[in-house]
Amino acid sequence: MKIALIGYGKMGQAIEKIALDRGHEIVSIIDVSRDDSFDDDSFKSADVAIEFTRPEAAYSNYLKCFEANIPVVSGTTGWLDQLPEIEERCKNGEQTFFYASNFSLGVNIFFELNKQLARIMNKMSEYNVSMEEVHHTQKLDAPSGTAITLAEGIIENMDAKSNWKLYKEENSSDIAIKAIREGEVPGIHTIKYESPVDEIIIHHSAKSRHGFALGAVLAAEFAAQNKGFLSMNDLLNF
Ligand SMILES: NC(=O)C1=CN([C@@H]2O[C@H](COP(=O)(O)OP(=O)(O)OC[C@H]3O[C@@H](n4cnc5c(N)ncnc54)[C@H](OP(=O)(O)O)[C@@H]3O)[C@@H](O)[C@H]2O)C=CC1
Ligand SMILES: O=C(O)C1=N[C@H](C(=O)O)C[C@H](O)C1
Repeated sequence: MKIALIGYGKMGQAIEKIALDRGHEIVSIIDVSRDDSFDDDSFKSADVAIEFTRPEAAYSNYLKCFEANIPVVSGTTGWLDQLPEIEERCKNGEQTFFYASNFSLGVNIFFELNKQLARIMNKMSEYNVSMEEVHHTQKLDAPSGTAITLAEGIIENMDAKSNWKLYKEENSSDIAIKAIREGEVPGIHTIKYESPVDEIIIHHSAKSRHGFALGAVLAAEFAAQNKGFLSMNDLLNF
């Protein structure tokens, strides 16, 4: 499969290694620090583009892929205000777009566990739910895309919760998400239910970026064969 990489930072480089190991070809690398462009024939020859850049760059990159009719796998977080427009462009399989706030298999299992726990806790009014995410200091967005997906999973399943917010103070009816930036942490997400007598905690910690990058390449293989707006639920059949 011919892959175009858009963004050649920490994730772009991790994805390149795994894609090559799986027998794919990288035909174009578009990044601030490189000369390849969306106008090149090499970019237009790609079967799929994988985009990991920064929140404010992502949407216009997706449109450039759509102009060339190239399916996009998107890992960039922090741009979701524009998601409805992308979904619209994918109606009737006109364009193909695969988005995940987190491509790792472990986190996607954790997403399901989170929803199941929220369903159980729905009737347990003595417990208050809160969340913490920890990432490396270069991360631009807060809270993480993964934390937002986790909060949405709780909101879907708990009648008492309808919003999330970045943690500032205790005693809010919203789900408070504390975002911590330290060192080189690849990504840690923790959900805590606390009552006056105990705590229930579920926790996912990534040991490296390998799981995110492998999931993105698997998603690219899937997006090259399927049409429309795609997600990890389509890939994993959860
Ligand atoms: N969904 C998932 O599983 C995961 C998502 N992410 C998300 O992916 C994104 C990228 O993460 P990461 O690789 O760690 O970030 P990095 O900063 O390491 O890499 C991003 C790269 O994109 C480049 N870039 C910036 N603007 C553009 C543009 N307009 N076109 C092309 N390239 C551009 C940057 O250049 P420069 O440095 O010069 O700006 C940089 O080289 C983040 O939003 C992060 O949250 C990360 C891990 C997993
Ligand atoms: O920026 C990162 O590094 C990560 N971003 C994603 C997010 O915002 O959830 C996924 C992962 O946690 C790493």
